[in-house]
Amino acid sequence: MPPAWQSPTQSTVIPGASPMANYDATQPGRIVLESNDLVMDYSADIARARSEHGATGVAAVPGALQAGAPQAGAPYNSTSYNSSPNAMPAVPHALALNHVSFALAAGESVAVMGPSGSGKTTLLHALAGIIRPTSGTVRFQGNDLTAMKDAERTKLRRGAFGFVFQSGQLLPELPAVENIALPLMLGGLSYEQATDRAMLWLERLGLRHLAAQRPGEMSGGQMQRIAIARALCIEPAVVFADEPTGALDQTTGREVMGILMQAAHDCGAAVIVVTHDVNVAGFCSRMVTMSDGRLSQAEPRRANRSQQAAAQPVQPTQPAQQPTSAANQPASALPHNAAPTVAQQRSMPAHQAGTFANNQLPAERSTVYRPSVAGFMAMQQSAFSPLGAAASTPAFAASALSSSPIAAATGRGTWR
Ligand SMILES: Nc1ncnc2c1ncn2[C@@H]1O[C@H](COP(=O)(O)OP(=O)(O)OP(=O)(O)O)[C@@H](O)[C@H]1O
Repeated sequence: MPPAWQSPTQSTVIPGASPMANYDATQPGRIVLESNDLVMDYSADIARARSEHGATGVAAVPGALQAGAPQAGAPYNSTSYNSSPNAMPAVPHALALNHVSFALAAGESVAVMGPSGSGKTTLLHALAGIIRPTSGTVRFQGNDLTAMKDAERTKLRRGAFGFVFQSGQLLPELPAVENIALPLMLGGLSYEQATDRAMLWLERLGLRHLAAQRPGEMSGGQMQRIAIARALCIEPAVVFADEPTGALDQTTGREVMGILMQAAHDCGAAVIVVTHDVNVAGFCSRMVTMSDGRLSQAEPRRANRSQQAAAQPVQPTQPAQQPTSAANQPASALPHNAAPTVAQQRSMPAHQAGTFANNQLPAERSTVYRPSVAGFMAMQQSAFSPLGAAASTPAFAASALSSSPIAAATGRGTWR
């Protein structure tokens, strides 16, 4: 039987789980994600790493960071270190998360605001299972993320969570269609299935014209739109967005937020947005504030901007290209290096977009184009990687792209 989170559209009954865990995740108002008494003490994390490697320093907190070992009964205290002969004296220090409890309802949108360093990103990462908190629990559809093994959490993230960060989340070597397809391939779809679905999402968001573009050939707003398509194409239960408009101007930021909220609304996904921008927070139905690792809840907003956004169809960012006589030719009639028109792209199999993307590159760029395994691995191994460590191996990289028409059709872009 698949884990409960793999079938979010069905009623979930978990034997032996608390009554709260047994619910239909799609029913509005039902809690889909909740944290209870979360503590994140990075000093304890560092101390644990030191003690595991035999170094001296601050002694680790017993039980901290162990899977399934929240501090039952005894509240976590940042000064409650065990002393050892080699340990530095324990000193009080700030907790990045200081006993934070939070609940997110299915389909709800919440903005997390607060000053720099107050713990917003730490909260987002703990809720998404990217980091394991020092103590406390995070439950997604009744399943305790803090008790899961890393591989289980990675699988859950890939199947149930979408991520939009401020920047840097797209792989620079891949055209947009393949960037969007990547999480789908990690989820088990073939290259053709994944790119076909990616193209549908590009179409849906009015971004078809970007299919063959690589991140370096896009504006910041276009990259964020592709990142949104990538986050939503798995139809996640929750979208985590960390400063999604932080690198954009106000107008573009508003457009990007409109697209994000509408796409999430259409999927029935709940959204958590970390932001400093009150305009961005205004798109959410609820706002909470972090301050020194503590969370304060605010009243629900009167106007639900996600519903407003959903009521207005997203406009394509560029007008559709006028058909021309060349546009009506089949793709096979194109000269070798000719770029396909939008109309031609629409009539060709989706996965050919990658092939044509490469053919569009000037010859001198094509010959120097080599995806960097090192760069790919660094990105995927990052703590911010939603895709997890499995995506970091050269074996994965090779298998993910071995059937790529970029490599097959041109012999270029292969991994080395
Ligand atoms: N990996 C880490 N190791 C040690 N301390 C960390 C780590 N990540 C964050 N911190 C600390 O935890 C606290 C909260 O950081 P966090 O990034 O969650 O804040 P934030 O509210 O998101 O800040 P900003 O708005 O500037 O992004 C800060 O004091 C920060 O220095």
